[in-house]
Amino acid sequence: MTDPAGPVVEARGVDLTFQTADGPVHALKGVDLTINQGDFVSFIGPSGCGKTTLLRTIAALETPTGGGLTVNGMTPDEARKARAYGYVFQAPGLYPWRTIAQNIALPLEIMGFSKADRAERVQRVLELVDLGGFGGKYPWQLSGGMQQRASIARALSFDADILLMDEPFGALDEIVRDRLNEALLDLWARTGKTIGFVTHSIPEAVYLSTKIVVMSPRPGRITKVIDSPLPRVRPLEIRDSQEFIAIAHEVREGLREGHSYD
Ligand SMILES: Nc1ncnc2c1ncn2[C@@H]1O[C@H](COP(=O)(O)OP(=O)(O)OP(=O)(O)O)[C@@H](O)[C@H]1O
Repeated sequence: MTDPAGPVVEARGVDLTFQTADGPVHALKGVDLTINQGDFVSFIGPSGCGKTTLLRTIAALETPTGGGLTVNGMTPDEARKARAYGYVFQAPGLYPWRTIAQNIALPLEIMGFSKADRAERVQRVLELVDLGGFGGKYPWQLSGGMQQRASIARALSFDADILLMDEPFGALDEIVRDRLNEALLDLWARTGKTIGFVTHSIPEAVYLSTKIVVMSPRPGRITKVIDSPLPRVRPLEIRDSQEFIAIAHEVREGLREGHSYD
């Protein structure tokens, strides 16, 4: 078990260079980062600054070419084998010929959970994302927001401590996104997961996070880490508060300092 407030992810001087036909691409340079148990960490920055690469590196889907990275005190690959991560992609990626329940059960089947255990887990995570009555539906019978909730349920089904989410709500309209942001905070409060979340949206990053990691491209690096003073329980209206606006301003300044949106 991890120490309740101890570090879950520790990155020290992480470098990652992709070798491509057009030469090397320095996707991450000198990344230092600590993510503690129960943190909600957002990664924000312009296209190509390495947000996805950093998330994939934590999840052992990419291997750093330099520096050190541990997850729960293990290598990312060991942590993956210990089922430390659930990963949510931008697209829900549900198989259309499987029901929602069967989609959620798929990783559990691959991991060898018994049929009874799978059924219990599927029902529990469906309720956690407020889709209790929808297990028998097919993905195409659900709205985009519901499909994305189903993909979050799939990532939660095997009780990973860490939920890594790569722009999960990027393709949804703002009203649905607001609702899912609220639901995600609620889920985070109820489960105590540690969450890493990639976004392009300043308000989304500020609303959700305890820690906002601002990144800059060429080479991809962290330019600023902002620890949010906002309380953990956040109604949507908090976005109109002076405190919220001040943090959003700080993020925007961080992006500007990295020459991101100029
Ligand atoms: N498998 C790969 N092979 C070669 N280059 C890659 C690979 N994956 C990413 N890159 C390059 O690494 C850099 C960082 O990419 P990454 O996708 O991490 O950025 P990002 O900040 O997530 O961008 P976006 O916001 O557009 O998703 C980019 O220049 C990208 O082209």
